[in-house]
Amino acid sequence: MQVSDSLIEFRNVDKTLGKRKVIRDLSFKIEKGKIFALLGPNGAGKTTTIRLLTGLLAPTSGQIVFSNKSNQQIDDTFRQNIGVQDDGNLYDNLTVIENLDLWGDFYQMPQELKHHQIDEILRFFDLFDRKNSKVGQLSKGMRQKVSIARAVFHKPKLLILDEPTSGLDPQAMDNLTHYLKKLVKSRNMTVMMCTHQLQGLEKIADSIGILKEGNLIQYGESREIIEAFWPNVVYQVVATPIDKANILLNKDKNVKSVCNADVFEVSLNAGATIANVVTDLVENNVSVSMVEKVDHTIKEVYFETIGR
Ligand SMILES: Nc1ncnc2c1ncn2[C@@H]1O[C@H](COP(=O)(O)OP(=O)(O)OP(=O)(O)O)[C@@H](O)[C@H]1O
Repeated sequence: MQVSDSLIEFRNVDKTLGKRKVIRDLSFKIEKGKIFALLGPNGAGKTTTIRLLTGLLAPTSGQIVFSNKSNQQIDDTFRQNIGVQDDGNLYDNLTVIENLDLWGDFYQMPQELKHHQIDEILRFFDLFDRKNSKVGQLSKGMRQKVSIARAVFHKPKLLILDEPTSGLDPQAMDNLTHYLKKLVKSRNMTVMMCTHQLQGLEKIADSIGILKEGNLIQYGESREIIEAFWPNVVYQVVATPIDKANILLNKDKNVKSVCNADVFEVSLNAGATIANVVTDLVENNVSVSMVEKVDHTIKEVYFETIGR
């Protein structure tokens, strides 16, 4: 992966817990202003990686450095620049604004700046009208927004999310994703997230890593990984008469086609374009009623990598 300007770099990090090596020779970079998703089955080492990053655990060997310019070891000063989303960090009996206020004091923010930034983040997340509601009375989706607001209102450079969409209904999930992307864009914030929610992840994560038993077995930009798995562009095409379409769709060595339940799956390599394929069909009196690109996903990459 081409990484031009990284914020965080893991260099050959090992971690042994008890007698088990749970992280093995882990190396990756997270680019500034991008979203990196760390995936993997239960027990793969995702939470351990987050704990190494936040300093709750120290590497057994290897280094975690901040920014490729300074190569500065992660230390307490840098940790001021990390926001960690965890809805377990919210106090249910306090209101939204009281929660944020308390955390501002933990961050030792000057009072005026704290009030200004709390106000700003409540408006950003459309939570201003609920600022006096007790957190325990909020819906799960709203609570997740408060926990992210809590993690970012002091303007950290890096936001860490552990299962941010877990337990959310599809609408709340979409809503949260929208705010997350808006936040990254407006603040050029860097995000590292661990998630089991793979649906649509390629639209959220710029890059991904897949951990299995502590080993990083897949790593790179989402788009590049998908293209490496499926280099050919694939379209679904409905064309009749089928027999004639079948002959035409298999005459060019740059086009491969299989017909399943009256739908052709047409795979094109670099020498072919869908426009030329469709023109050829139509000029030979084949009627084309549907042409749809098949988009591969990170979810498919995950199952190809980990196995089903
Ligand atoms: N304190 C500990 N002592 C020994 N082993 C531990 C300890 N904490 C975690 N582990 C082991 O480390 C491995 C990685 O755990 P980790 O919690 O990082 O996985 P994870 O990928 O976050 O899993 P999940 O998706 O279930 O949250 C697991 O095998 C776990 O049993």
